[in-house]
Amino acid sequence: MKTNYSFGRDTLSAKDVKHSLGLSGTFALWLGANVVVTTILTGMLLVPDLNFSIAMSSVAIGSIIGAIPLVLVGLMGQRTGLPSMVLTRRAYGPIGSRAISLVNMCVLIAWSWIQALLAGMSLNYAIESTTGYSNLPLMTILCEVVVVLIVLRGHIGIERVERWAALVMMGLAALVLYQLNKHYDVSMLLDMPAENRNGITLGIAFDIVIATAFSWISSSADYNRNCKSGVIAVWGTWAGYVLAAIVAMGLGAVVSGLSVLNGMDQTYDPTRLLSGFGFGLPAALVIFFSVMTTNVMAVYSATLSCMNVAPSMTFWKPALVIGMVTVFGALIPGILDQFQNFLLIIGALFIPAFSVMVADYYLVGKEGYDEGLLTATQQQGRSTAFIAIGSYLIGATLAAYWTLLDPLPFGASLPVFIITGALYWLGASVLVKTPVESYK
Ligand SMILES: Nc1ccnc(=O)[nH]1
Repeated sequence: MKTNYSFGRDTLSAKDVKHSLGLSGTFALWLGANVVVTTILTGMLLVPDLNFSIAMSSVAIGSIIGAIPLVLVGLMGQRTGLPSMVLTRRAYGPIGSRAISLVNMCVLIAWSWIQALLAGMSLNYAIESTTGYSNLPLMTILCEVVVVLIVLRGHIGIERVERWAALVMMGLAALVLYQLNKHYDVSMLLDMPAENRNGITLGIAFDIVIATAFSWISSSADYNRNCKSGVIAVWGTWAGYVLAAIVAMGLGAVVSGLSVLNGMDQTYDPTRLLSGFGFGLPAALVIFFSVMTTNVMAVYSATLSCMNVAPSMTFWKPALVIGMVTVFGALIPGILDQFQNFLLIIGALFIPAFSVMVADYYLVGKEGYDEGLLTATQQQGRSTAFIAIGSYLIGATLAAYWTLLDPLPFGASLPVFIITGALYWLGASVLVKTPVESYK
């Protein structure tokens, strides 16, 4: 069959990893990832339910802590050269890993739908305000087609785009903040009273801030396996992620707070809000770029997840099929209304899943984390799959209980992460007697 060389030829194998990402590239990638309209929306949910300074403190503290597991899984990718979903094969075995990969693929596609729709709204606004022409479905499809074209070029294409797009976006975000501050008294936000609108308590706020960081874990090794060194993977990711969370959630919190102070409706469309202040165009562009940089990462990771389920696939085929699904799925009506529930559900699903994986590699042992994972039909290293799946189920149940039935004052994310990891570690240390070959 004819191979088209303009397509990326990314594989799951560590042998094909080129270590193309230096510190600035890694930083730009994670900044570009997390400065995105959905993270801005998360910031909007926090104010006015919480006082502005409390909201921003929970963003900073939650992101600094939440990024730690993200960094740890990214470092596993850098050290092994393997993508995130391949790494799950060690603790969960090949079948458990397939199940996780399918869920991950669906979640990434859902992110992409939500974000493509919001990007479409922004592009539509930008075009309508300059030319008068409006066509939301067309703009949504156009945005996602650009995303798919970038993804088809593989991780090298993504890394190239992220660098300049992250720069443009930060410039535009600074402009939007500058304009906001010029036209409104932003310091009034500090004295604004808290008011319950979205049912957000401090615990829930902390939870969704941490869940946002965790939501990236399932992709972190996919990109960080290309980092030049472990130090770059750790610091580039951590700094880029945390700065992005503060900028994006901060932007959302400011916009939401100002809209309340000025008696406007809170809306899910930040462009509409900002256009109420008279500068929707730069805001629309921030949103547009933010989605481009994030959706390429979501669609690329969904492709690698799919390849982990069916490893014989050539990269461009799942990329194209998933791309088409993300182009048209964005047109499903009503998806935005489910956003807050979606955040809580992925928190409950993913936090215990990756807690097990982090405990397995960093506490139980590095044995089995190698290229053999790609071909082994049985679990490599210790046979821990049943303990992994058991701990996961307990963790997910606790997460659901503490999220839906009996919310904890400090949120479910952290306790679930710690309890699940500890259960797995205990189980694997006590119950599994495989002789330990230390990995050095
Ligand atoms: N984990 C993610 C957070 C926000 N957007 C995404 O596409 N993915």
